[in-house]
Amino acid sequence: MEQLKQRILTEGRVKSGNVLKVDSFLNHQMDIHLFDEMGKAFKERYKEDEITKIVTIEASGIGIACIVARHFNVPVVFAKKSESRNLDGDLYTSPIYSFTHQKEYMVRVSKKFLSAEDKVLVIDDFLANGKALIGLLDIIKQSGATLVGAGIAIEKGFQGGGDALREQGIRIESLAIIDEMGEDFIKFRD
Ligand SMILES: O=P(O)(O)OC[C@H]1O[C@H](OP(=O)(O)OP(=O)(O)O)[C@H](O)[C@@H]1O
Ligand SMILES: O=c1[nH]c(=O)c2nc[nH]c2[nH]1
Repeated sequence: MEQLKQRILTEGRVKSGNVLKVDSFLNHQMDIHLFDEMGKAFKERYKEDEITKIVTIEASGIGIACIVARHFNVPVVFAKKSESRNLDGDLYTSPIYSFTHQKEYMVRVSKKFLSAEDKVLVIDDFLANGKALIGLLDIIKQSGATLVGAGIAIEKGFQGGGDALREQGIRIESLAIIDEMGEDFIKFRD
């Protein structure tokens, strides 16, 4: 998606540890007009698939998922990273190692909100090593729902998580795939 790539080039900053900082428009301050364009792009790619639910993971996936969901007119369910008195009943759980927090979370989704009747699209802001996506796929599998695929804003292709999952037959649509990046350059996959 050209508009997203331009924003990455003009506002993105490459930090140590393979971190791309895009907090001015993606995951701290959020550009809702850009998110709306992403929603259109994902809808175009998944328009034949009769999605019934969008699944994401807190925190950074939630904003994008909500605006994307407007284009599919379906609810968003997000996997929670912490225990809460507000989270009751039976849960699907899966361990996920967080890329930026550098720790493992047992993430949870209430069984009330995901079932075998659902056709699920996973939405997230980043795909790097694939840990978040693998954990969400595990939860979707536990629920018996059908996984249609994933929609990712920025995939850091050089970390390999996306391609490993594609090799397993998972459909992943990423709007910008970075194959290489350094302090003063970012190279996108064609
Ligand atoms: O493919 P991976 O290596 O799993 O990386 C991708 C994940 O990393 C980020 O979450 P993170 O937990 O780092 O931060 P957040 O709390 O801001 O969502 C991002 O939002 C994705 O969920
Ligand atoms: O802001 C972010 N930058 C990144 O490079 C990244 N990788 C996973 N999750 C990420 N979030």
